[in-house]
Amino acid sequence: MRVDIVTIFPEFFSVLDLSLLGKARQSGLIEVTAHDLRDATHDRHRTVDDTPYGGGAGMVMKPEPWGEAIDGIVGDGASDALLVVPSPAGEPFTQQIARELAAEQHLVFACGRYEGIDQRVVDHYATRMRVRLISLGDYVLNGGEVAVMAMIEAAGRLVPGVVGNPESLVEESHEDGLLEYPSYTKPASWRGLDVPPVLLSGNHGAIAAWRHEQQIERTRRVRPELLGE
Ligand SMILES: COc1cc(COC(=O)c2cn[nH]c2)cc(-c2cccnc2)c1
Repeated sequence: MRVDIVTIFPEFFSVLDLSLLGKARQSGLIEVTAHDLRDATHDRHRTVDDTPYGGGAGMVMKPEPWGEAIDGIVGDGASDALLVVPSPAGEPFTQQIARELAAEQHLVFACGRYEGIDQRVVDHYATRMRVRLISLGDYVLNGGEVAVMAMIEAAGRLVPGVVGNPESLVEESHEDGLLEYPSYTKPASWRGLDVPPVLLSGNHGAIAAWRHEQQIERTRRVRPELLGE
């Protein structure tokens, strides 16, 4: 998988050299490149924003630098890459979308700042490639970088070979549409709190049943809508 990120803060993504994704990058499973949007400007101040037509507070990101930066990544014609724009106006990011992103060969992330990116950037690239506006949650960030980091981690860990033990990807929250069951490890008793006895019983059927019941109970309590309730 190839991942290109366009941002005015490319150094933000140097942290991706660490952690799980660091190994995936070294092994060539995932190739991540951050591009500085200001490299696609040509004025002395390297200007990427301007005042909004129609008035209003804040600034809007100019289309020209985005056009030059994205063309520099996908060329000037049609592309099979997927352009992802983190935005408060996007579809909610879910584990299902993480799985969809993990199946892509080439992802291009556009990190918006200020009040957003001139709409014509999305409109133009929608004629040449698939474009998805994706929201990390119902709140406003100063820029898309934090959202892109989360999306790259959520999708990257699903790319085959990135996580050592694929089994660990199966029993986790949202993988089966439910929240995950509570987990315990040694010691069996800690500050007067004991591990649920069923987990020490060795009865794998009873353990599986208890874990599923815990998933249902926790999902009903915290996220009833996931049960269609
Ligand atoms: C591309 O257009 C954007 C992108 C972002 C950064 O992303 C998020 O905030 C986000 C992504 N998931 N959830 C929130 C922010 C704005 C923005 C800022 C101020 C007022 N209105 C809009 C616009």
